[in-house]
Amino acid sequence: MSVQGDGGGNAAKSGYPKVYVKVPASTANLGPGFDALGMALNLYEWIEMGIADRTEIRVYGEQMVGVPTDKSNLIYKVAQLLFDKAGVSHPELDIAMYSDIPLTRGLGSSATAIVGALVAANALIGNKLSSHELFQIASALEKHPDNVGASLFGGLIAAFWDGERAEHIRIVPEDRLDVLVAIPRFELATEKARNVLPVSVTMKDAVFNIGHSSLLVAAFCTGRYDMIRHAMKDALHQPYRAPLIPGMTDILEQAQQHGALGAALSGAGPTLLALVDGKEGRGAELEAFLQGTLARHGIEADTMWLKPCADGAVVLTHFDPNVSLLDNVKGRARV
Ligand SMILES: Nc1ncnc2c1ncn2[C@@H]1O[C@H](COP(=O)(O)OP(=O)(O)OP(=O)(O)O)[C@@H](O)[C@H]1O
Ligand SMILES: N[C@@H](CCO)C(=O)O
Repeated sequence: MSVQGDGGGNAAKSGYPKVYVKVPASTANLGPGFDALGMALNLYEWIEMGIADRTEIRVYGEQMVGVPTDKSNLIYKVAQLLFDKAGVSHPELDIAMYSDIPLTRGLGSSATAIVGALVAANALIGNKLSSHELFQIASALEKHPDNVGASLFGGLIAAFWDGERAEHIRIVPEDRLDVLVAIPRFELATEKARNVLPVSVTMKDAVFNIGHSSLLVAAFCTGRYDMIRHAMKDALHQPYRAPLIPGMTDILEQAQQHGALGAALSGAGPTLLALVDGKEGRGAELEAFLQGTLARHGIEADTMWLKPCADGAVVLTHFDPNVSLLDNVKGRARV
């Protein structure tokens, strides 16, 4: 039932179509937008899915090491959930996945997998569910709508999930916005980072975040990127998570002095994210500051320059079903 590597194994039933989906990573909790503001990033996971006689799950790429290749795999389980909701039965699936998104680092890998599985399974059965219905299912699974909304719809998402219903509005950031991420070389599971949060917060902190979050959304809507420096502050999760990420407090306090519009913990961490106006041209200084600060605290990290991704999960029609997903992604598809 499992293969890891370059194999092109395929147990899909002949005559049944395969679908291919490309899903962007995301950063959640953008600044003050805890559980509410997410942004899609141009770092991706690709998923291949087909109906089969027996289940086979293939994972490709170094980011997928350790991901289960049996029916406990998240993508398999989410696909089955979608089939149940749609009233159809396809218990055996042929699935392959390749991802450039590091797991458990705060770049939304679990949301990407959930959204990718929903979009692929839905496409396999003729898109019986609407994207709004997929958003409801994804939000209920992830328990917050910001990562899943960004991966599903793309752009910057302002959203809520009240336990029963999720709603969102998508904003597309301007081209000049660059995103620098520093990805520490250690994992931090969302569950662990959530367990350090308080059960209740003060009215003062709640008001602080409402004001800053409102200003941040307004800044994006109006192109007032100068306001990001005032808006990117949080009192609801970052202070509590700081002890889990040595160097984080210095980065959040000083990134603006090194050319960032603002900085934040990405998702539940440990990745740190800085928003940059590409026109300002101080990227090298900021990158050195992030790396140097983490190194001073004994943290090895990889930096990456990303862009907001305007598109959410998309079904690809140009992949060749006769070659492996890896070859399709790497552009090595044979004719
Ligand atoms: N393609 C995938 N297939 C199966 N499971 C996956 C896949 N991608 C992620 N996962 C699961 O999701 C877990 C990571 O989820 P977690 O919420 O802890 O971190 P994250 O989503 O990367 O970060 P954050 O939610 O803070 O942005 C992995 O350990 C793995 O179990
Ligand atoms: N909003 C979530 C993002 C991680 O999935 C959290 O911070 O716990």
